[in-house]
Amino acid sequence: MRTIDWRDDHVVIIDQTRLPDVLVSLHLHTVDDLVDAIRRLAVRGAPALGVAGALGVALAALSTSDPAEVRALAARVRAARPTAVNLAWGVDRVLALLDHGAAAVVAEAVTVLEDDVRLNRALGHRGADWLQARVPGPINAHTHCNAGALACVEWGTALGVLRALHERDALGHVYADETRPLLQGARITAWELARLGVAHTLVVDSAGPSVIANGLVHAVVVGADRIAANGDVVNKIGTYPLALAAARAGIPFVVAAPESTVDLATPSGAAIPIEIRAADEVTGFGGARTAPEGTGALNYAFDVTPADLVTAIVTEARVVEPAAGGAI
Ligand SMILES: CSC[C@@H](O)[C@@H](O)C(=O)COP(=O)(O)O
Repeated sequence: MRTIDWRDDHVVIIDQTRLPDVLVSLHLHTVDDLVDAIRRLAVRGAPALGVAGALGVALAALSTSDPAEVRALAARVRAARPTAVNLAWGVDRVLALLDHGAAAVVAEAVTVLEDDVRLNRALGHRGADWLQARVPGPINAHTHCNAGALACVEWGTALGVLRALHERDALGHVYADETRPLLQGARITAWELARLGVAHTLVVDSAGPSVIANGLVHAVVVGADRIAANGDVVNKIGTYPLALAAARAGIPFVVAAPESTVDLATPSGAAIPIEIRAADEVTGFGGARTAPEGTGALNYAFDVTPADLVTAIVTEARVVEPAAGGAI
């Protein structure tokens, strides 16, 4: 089952808010449905958001023949979340076909969807090659958030690298952190690793740097929501401390992402909009309050890892080594 797909005239997604308890799909027939699913993280992860953006324009083009209305609907999809540049990339790529009619728009959106599978497999194998050339196996890795099949259409980026290693019998143990506050690591990455038959252990987010300092892993492998022109990487909050720990321990910090995550129009991480989500995601969980009533919370959803801490950025097309002076 794909994370996100196009069925006849609408979008089908796995509802990630329900994992790991139940695997259910949602059928999204309108742009409103899709925007709501993106905001609630029912569909999430940068590559999946790129596909959601593309399919959102297809939904818009099928809902009206007025190009101005399609553009207004597409703008709503584009603005549903600010940080992962893939969302805007997916919308813009498909919107460029609007003058050619709705059928051309839908065809381009489906191409974006199919490309995602192929590109992520390619980058997964490239990343596995890069790691195997530097680390004698079996390779133990730490990962953060979820950059697996559920963050893409299939396969995954960071987990795609680990999955390629697993296929080659070169993967040892994977440490995944919970990824507060919405637990993408505990709920989704652990679920994916179990289904893949990968040996794994869950740790709290703040244990990640100690896992690294204690020599339990040979590399940190994560995804990205946006990579700036100078090589700064924005990813799920809590990525930066892992990069600091990896640099201190002298192990590679590897970012696996498709080229659509690279944003040459943004000079550095400081210029990337960081989503700030609702305080109640931090002050409670699952509808139950955990902090005292009235407690405020600053809920940054992402952080910036400076380029000089990034050993390698692996895409479907290339490997760039920013910490060694490599330019994007
Ligand atoms: C291949 S997914 C890369 C990133 O999008 C992922 O690591 C991440 O930060 C996802 O954040 P989320 O808030 O769950 O959409």
